[in-house]
Amino acid sequence: MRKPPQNPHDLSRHDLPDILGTIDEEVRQRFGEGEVADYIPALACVPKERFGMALVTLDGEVHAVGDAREPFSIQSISKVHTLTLGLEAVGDDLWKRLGREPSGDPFNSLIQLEHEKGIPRNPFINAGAMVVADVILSHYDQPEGALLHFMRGRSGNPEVGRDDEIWESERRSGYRNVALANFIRSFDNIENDVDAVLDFYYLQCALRMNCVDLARSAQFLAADGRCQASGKRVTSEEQATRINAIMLTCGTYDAAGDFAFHVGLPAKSGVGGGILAVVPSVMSLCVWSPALDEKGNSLLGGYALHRFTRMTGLSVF
Ligand SMILES: NC(=O)CC[C@H](N)C(=O)O
Repeated sequence: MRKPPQNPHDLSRHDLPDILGTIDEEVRQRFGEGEVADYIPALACVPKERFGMALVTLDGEVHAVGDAREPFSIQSISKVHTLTLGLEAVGDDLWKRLGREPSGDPFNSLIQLEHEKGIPRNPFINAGAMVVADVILSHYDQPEGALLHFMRGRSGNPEVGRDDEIWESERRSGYRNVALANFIRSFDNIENDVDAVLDFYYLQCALRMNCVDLARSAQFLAADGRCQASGKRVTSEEQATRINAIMLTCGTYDAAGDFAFHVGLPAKSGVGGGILAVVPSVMSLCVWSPALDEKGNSLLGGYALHRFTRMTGLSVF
């Protein structure tokens, strides 16, 4: 008789520590591949040979391997958290100023903005995150405090804060971001002072967190918008579903198709080498390895997530 199909969501089936251990070994054999981001000078100094991976199940069990507790620059991963704050602030009105389509272009591209009249394609490219930052600046009395409070609360780590060196480095070298913000302002899709929007944007990018912090910070996305530990609602079920959808289609920039093909999870990458991912109704996870592929996603982080979904059957497809 044929065995009934196994339910991949039944975590007791998986030996998670063994799976993470195998992935860690495989990844370490490939150290050296990829290049660290050097367009932000302070990021160029991060050693390549690091790999960490952490996952948090819905009941709060944490599994971690390698350098999962070493803090790194979260960069664009923060776009998930600011999108959540922006949606909490203005709800669906956010979509009057922002699209929800993959851009198919690099994360810092200016090209579509001219034809599309300053409406960024999605919240996960730099232009889109700047519009979200503008919404947050208009809505919260203390926007920086609100962001830090959210990150510390969601991760459970009161020490989450700004890496001053990265922040300064990006402020000094962010010519492309200055151009993007001014260009959007010229279409009246930024309301606040451009420098204030950029400072907030650089702050969110310069936050230092580790894989465990980040996996915890996205637990509400795996749990229909609720914080599992406190039972408190972070966002509505509908918004959590939508944020996951945008992560799947836009979270890895012009590699989103390839990422769905190889990994099959909602995910958001950052040029610091982190990738945050969600298995809806099962777990949130984060990988980190600083060397990137040509699209700006962590090369070995992407490989680790690919191996993880293949070994566990936990892709959404
Ligand atoms: N993809 C990223 O992580 C980009 C974020 C980076 N701070 C930038 O603005 O260029």
